[in-house]
Amino acid sequence: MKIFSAAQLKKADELTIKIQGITSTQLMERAASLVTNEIDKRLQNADIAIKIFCGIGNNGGDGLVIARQLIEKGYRVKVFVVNYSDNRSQDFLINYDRLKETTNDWPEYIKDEGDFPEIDPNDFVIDAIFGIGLNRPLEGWIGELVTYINQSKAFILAIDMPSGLFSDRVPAEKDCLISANFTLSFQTPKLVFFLPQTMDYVGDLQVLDIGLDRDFLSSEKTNYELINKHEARTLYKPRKSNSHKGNYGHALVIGGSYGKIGSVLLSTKAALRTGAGLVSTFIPKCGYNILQTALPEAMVITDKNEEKLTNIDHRMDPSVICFGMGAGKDPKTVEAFKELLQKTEKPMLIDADGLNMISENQELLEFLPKKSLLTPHPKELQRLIGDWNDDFEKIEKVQEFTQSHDLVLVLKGSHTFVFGEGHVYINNSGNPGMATAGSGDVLSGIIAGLISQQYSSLAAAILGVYLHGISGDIVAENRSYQALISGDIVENMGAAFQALFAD
Ligand SMILES: NC(=O)C1=CN([C@@H]2O[C@H](COP(=O)(O)OP(=O)(O)OC[C@H]3O[C@@H](n4cnc5c(N)ncnc54)[C@H](O)[C@@H]3O)[C@@H](O)[C@H]2O)[C@@H](O)CC1
Ligand SMILES: [K+]
Repeated sequence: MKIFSAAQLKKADELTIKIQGITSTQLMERAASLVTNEIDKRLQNADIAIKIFCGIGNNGGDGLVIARQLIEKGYRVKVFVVNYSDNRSQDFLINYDRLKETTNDWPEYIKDEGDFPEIDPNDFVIDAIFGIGLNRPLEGWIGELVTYINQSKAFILAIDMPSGLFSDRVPAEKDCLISANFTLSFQTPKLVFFLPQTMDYVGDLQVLDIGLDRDFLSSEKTNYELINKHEARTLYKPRKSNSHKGNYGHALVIGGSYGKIGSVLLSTKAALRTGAGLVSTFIPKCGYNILQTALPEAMVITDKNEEKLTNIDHRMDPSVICFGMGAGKDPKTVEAFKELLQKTEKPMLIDADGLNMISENQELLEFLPKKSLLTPHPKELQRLIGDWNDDFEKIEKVQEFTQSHDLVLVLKGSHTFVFGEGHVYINNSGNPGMATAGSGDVLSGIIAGLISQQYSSLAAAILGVYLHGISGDIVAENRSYQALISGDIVENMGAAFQALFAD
């Protein structure tokens, strides 16, 4: 699903009105009734006090329509107009009059702290104060109102966006914003819903298709895309019945050191479970028995050194090399890595200590084969490209870095971001249980397994990250977040593939 900017959404809005021959008031009615239906579906006519805080722009207009529709359905609704200016939007005014025709319980105006209403923890609060039109921080009593609403402990549903959250920048630490339990957003999600600094304000997210012009939505260019099942499924390559293991490539996993052979084992297993035709490992001698015993499906070649990698003389022609897990950073290993980079032409996947070696020896960057993949977590990224001021600057820096070196970069996090060819793909699968030892090693193996089956680096990264997340979700459902271990993610790869095609 494409992620658009506020300006693009405004454009979509205007175009839709023109092409569909409707008024903006009708579009607002359509959008708001989708919200009303969602609320009605969940509340099931429960006798709950619903308090709707409406701004005076179109987000507030949405709030007024929702109020009218809920009242018509018999709900107990109280509307508060957050009167921060006299500049009311046209659709606000129209819907204000319509609301007054529906109920005798007219909206109350909030003009300063003295007007703040009582909010009970059992109330259902709807935040329709600001949406994508917010262009400066909430100041004075509006900021205090937002803090007051948050402190009420009532359930907060944000319309389109939590008020105070900008669509194109990160708020300052002192800024006030609604911390929603649930956000119902119109047409497309907003980028800030997925950034580590702002995602917590959104709560659970649902995007409502308000029927904006299809042609515009599909032809309008954006650098950001959210990856759900639909997008992942389009990347999947089915297997031909007339095929053999040679059709699915050969992944070579290189890494490990004394005490860290498990990481190579996890990656190797993951590459096999993802469908690589053949998987080999190159490890220090101490890992030989471990690998051969735990995973008879893999071939094992060893370094001359017992405990670390010193000379990676693999003499193979693998489809992809996955390097770095558990490798350590011994100077001899760095030297061996450099030689490996110099003699490898196909894209490589570099993870963990491989990334740290590059960070500490930046000259290695120039030897990286084109379209190679780096899979850092935020700390590893920071060591690689330096610090950033906020998430937007981070995205910009990673874009610059990946484009100047012709790389694909997988930035791991609760929403993993894949950067490649100037685009950013935001993964929407996975769960907090996956923050566990070895989860990254499994991801590397999955991506390598896909590359070996002739997926491009970028497609392998996007699909691999998605499948990894889905597998984790399947485990968490059966085992809880706490009990999830990374080996489980490997074991459930089969179910993850099946889930791609289950409705
Ligand atoms: N596709 C769309 O774009 C649709 C938009 N709709 C609603 O319209 C919203 C956007 O409406 P608006 O553009 O009127 O904007 P908002 O209602 O978000 O904000 C209202 C106005 O407040 C002013 N303002 C911004 N920051 C302020 C601050 N800190 N203090 C005081 N005033 C401030 C701005 O001039 C802004 O235009 C969306 O979020 C959505 O809820 C829906 O009605 C359906 C269709
Ligand atoms: K809002």
